Amino acid sequence: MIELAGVSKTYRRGGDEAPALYDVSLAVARGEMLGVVGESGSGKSTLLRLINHLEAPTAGTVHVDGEDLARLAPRARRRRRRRIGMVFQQFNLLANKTAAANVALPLSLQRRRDADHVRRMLEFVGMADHAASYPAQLSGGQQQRVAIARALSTDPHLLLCDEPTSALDDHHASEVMETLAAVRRELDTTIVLVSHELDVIKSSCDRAAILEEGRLTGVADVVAPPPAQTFSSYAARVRHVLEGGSDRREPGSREFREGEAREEGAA
Ligand SMILES: Nc1ncnc2c1ncn2[C@@H]1O[C@H](COP(=O)(O)OP(=O)(O)OP(=O)(O)O)[C@@H](O)[C@H]1O
Repeated sequence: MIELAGVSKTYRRGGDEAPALYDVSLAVARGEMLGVVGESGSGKSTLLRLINHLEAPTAGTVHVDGEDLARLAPRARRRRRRRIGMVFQQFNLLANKTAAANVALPLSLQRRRDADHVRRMLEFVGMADHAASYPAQLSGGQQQRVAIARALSTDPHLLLCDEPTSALDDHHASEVMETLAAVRRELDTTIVLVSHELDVIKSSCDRAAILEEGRLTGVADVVAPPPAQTFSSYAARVRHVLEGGSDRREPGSREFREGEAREEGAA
């Protein structure tokens, strides 16, 4: 699906050079959800921009579905790029357009109108009831789900997500991750997800590429967390935690939501 071979990227501005990636080789399978983790400045966003060819590699090749976008004519490259959806940290919705109009925007850029499809996409992300709302009337998590519907409107086979949960609190972040997991599961979309938050990667990704100062220093398999323990009483849970057990519940899991609901109910 995606194959990077010996990819390096150096940004050049005037006489200055800023190296961002060195000799990265990585393959992503169709239908996979790959996380990309790394500290600020490690090259994560650059890697995403190389995959949809918003940036050209300085060395090496990037193939998507067997095609090297660098070798395509600009028009063909733009056409291929439309089949790659993008989701950003700050949602990037147009403030003066409703949720439905935002979702319809990529279609209208292709001179297409398909109100049914727009409605289906909003339904898919659980935002059909908010079709007529403006971004300022929605929570951050709701805005991000509209942004996911917008990215899906052109039926992309690949979704690139750049820190999609970083502007959200834990609750909304887990909703967005559940939405992305459903996209992968039900629409069979390959997803590359950049995040510096390991919990986010762990909640849904199959593997994670680790970037450090522009170098790929490892690829980790994500191991599904063990099922959360349930306790017959509050005292049993306290004893478990104080006697060395873990009280972690993974965001996005059923146990996490049930735990939140229990705690809200108890408050
Ligand atoms: N357009 C650009 N021009 C010049 N240098 C750039 C440009 N974009 C990124 N860089 C530099 O390339 C390096 C990698 O940046 P990149 O944005 O890919 O990292 P990142 O891991 O996504 O960081 P962050 O988590 O802070 O977004 C950094 O040193 C950055 O300053």
